[in-house]
Amino acid sequence: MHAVFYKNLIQLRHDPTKLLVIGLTIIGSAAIIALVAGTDLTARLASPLYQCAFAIIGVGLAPLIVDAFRDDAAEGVIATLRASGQATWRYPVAQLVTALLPPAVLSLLFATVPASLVPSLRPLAGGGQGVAATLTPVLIVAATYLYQLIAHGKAIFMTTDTLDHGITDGASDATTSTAPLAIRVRNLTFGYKRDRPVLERIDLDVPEGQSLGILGYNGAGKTTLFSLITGLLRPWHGSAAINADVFHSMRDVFQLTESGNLAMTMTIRENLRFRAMLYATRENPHPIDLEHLDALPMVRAFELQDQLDKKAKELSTGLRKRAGIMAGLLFDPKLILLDEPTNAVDPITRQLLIDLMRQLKADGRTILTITHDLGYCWQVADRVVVLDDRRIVRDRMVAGFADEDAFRKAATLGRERDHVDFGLRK
Ligand SMILES: Nc1ncnc2c1ncn2[C@@H]1O[C@H](COP(=O)(O)OP(=O)(O)OP(=O)(O)O)[C@@H](O)[C@H]1O
Repeated sequence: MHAVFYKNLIQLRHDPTKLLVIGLTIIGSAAIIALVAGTDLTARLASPLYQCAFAIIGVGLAPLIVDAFRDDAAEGVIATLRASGQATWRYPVAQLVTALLPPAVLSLLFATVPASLVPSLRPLAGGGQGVAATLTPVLIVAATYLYQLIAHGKAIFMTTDTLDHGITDGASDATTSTAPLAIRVRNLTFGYKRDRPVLERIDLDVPEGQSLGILGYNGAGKTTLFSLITGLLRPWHGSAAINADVFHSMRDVFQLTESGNLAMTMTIRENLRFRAMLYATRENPHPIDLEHLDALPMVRAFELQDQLDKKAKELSTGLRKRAGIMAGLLFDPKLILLDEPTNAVDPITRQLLIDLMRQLKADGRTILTITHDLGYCWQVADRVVVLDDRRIVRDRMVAGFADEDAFRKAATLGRERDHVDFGLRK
C-alpha cells in the first residue's frame, strides 16, 4: 500500500496545476473564514458563508482522485499492480486513504484553529452546524471516490482466477513438447459488447519455454486475448489460465501493455522505485539495485542511462517502449507477454530486442509476442498462431516452414494485395 502512497505523492509533486489548485483552495477557504471572522455579518449570512469555505475544500480536492483513477487505468499502473501480485483490494483502499486524509486534516484545522483565535467563530464551529461544515469536504471527496471506483472498478476488480494449479493436460497437437503447460486457454469466448464476440471458442495450449508469435490483422482480438490470459478481462465462456505450478506468482509474469505500464507523470527512476516497492517480498526486499540503476546491464543494454530522470510522458514513443520493456524485464519475469514490442522502435533497438528475446528463449522463458513484424517473429518464435474472424485459423511450428517466404505467406493468410486502386489522380 505504501507503494501507492509513494506514487500518488510523487505524481502530485510533479504536477504544478494540481498544486496550484490545492493552494487556491486553501487560500480561498481561509479568505472566506477570515471574512466571516473579521466582519460583523448577520448570522443568516455568516453561517452559509462559513459552510461555503468548507465546501470549497471538498470541491478543490475532489479532482485529484478523479485524475488518480483515470491515469492509473490508462497508464497500465493497475495492470502493473495486478502483475505484482498485490491483493486487488489494496489499491482502492490506498486511494481512499490518500483521498480522504487531506480534506479531513484541512477541515479539522480550519474548524479548530480560527475558532480558538476568534471568539465570534465559536458558535459557527461548534454544534451540529460546525460538525456538518467540517464533514462536508470529506463527504464530497468520498462521493467522488465512490463514483470513480464504480467507473474504474472494471479495470481494478475484473479478474479471472488467472493463476491456476493443476493444469496437467498435455500440450496441443501443434507442438510436440512434453514440457508442462504454461498457459491453457479452453473454449474461450469474449466480447466487449453483448452479442458481439471478439473471440470465439479459442483453444490454445502453450508449453513452458515456448516462444509463441500471435499474428492477425488489426482488430483480430490479439490484445484482448492477452488481457484475458493475465486476468484483466473475464471471459464470457471458457477459461484462460496461467499454470501456477510453473509460475508461482503474478510476479513471474510480465505483460507489456500499450502504455509500457509506466506512470506518465513520474520519471523512469521513480517508476522503477514504485515497481520495486510492489515487487519487494520479505525474502527479497530489494528486487533491484535502485542506488546504481545506471550501472544495471538491462538499463545499459537499452541505453536508457540518460533517460532515467525524465518523466515517462517526456520520452519519445520508441524510448518509452524501450523503458517499458526494460522496466518489466528488470524484475526477471518467467512468462513474458509482449504486445508489439518492435512497433515504433528504431532498427538498432529492434535487433537488440530480437537478440534479447532469443537469449531469454534459450534461458527457458516462455514468451508470447503479439506482432505485425514477421521478421521478428521468424527469428524469435518457435510457433505461430494467426487469429482471424474471432478464431485461431493457423497454428504452426516455425521450423515446419520451408523458408521465410512460405512463413510470410501463411502469416498473412495469403491475402497480400498487389494492385490496389487508391483513386489517386494519374
Ligand atoms: N475496450 C474496448 N471496448 C470496446 N471494444 C474494444 C475494446 N478494446 C478492443 N475492442 C474491440 O475488440 C476488437 C479486438 O481488439 P484488439 O485490440 O484485441 O485487437 P488486436 O488484434 O490487438 O488489434 P491491433 O493489431 O490493431 O492491435 C476490435 O474490434 C476492437 O475495436
